[in-house]
Amino acid sequence: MKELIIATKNEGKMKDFKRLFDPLEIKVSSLLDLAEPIDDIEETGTTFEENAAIKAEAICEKFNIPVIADDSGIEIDALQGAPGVYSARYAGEEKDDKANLEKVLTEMENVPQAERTGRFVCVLAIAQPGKQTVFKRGECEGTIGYQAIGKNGFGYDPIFYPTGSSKTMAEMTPEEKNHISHRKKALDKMENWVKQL
Ligand SMILES: O=P(O)(O)OP(=O)(O)OP(=O)(O)OC[C@H]1O[C@@H](n2cnc3c(O)ncnc32)[C@H](O)[C@@H]1O
Ligand SMILES: [Mg+2]
Repeated sequence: MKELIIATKNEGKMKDFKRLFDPLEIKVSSLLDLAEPIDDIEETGTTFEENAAIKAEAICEKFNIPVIADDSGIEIDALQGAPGVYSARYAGEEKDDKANLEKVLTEMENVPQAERTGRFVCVLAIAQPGKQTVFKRGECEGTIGYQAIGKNGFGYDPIFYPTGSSKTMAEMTPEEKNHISHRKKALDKMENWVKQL
């Protein structure tokens, strides 16, 4: 079976990726699956593309093999696009999913339903030795709830209603989320690249 490293330490993302790559018959490993510990990579970019490239290129250079990285987050219109690229650390450096979504709920307390629009964004960067890094972007539009509901998924899933859904992403099964998610849409655009691996 073909193998690919995903330059991430996020276990929620990896659960998504393992299921998404399964039908493509590709085994994916995260930085946490590698025998040697990998130092945290500083995400100094101001766009999803920049941060995805930083992560993918750092690991590609280290191992000299093709690497995918995912930089993702939630953009909320009423917050002028925040948390955006700062989604993982919105409530502080310790990357606490619950604290992050509670901060959003507090900031959105008085925002009426019609103005609670936003989207999940996922940018995948594909770094290959000696080649230009390639980017694929997927977005999933939706609205922000007034409270956290559901136990599945990770991150901001409990407060995000994809357009047309009466369930939050955290109430969906992994199959339901993977059918419509930003990550799935970005990965679909990568299919041709994956085939030539
Ligand atoms: O950089 P890596 O190691 O991949 O892991 P990370 O958690 O730091 O990942 P990002 O820098 O890309 O930050 C993305 C954050 O956006 C949120 N996020 C991304 N995709 C999501 C999804 O499918 N569902 C819920 N929240 C998501 C979640 O809070 C993530 O921590
Ligand atoms: Mg990160």
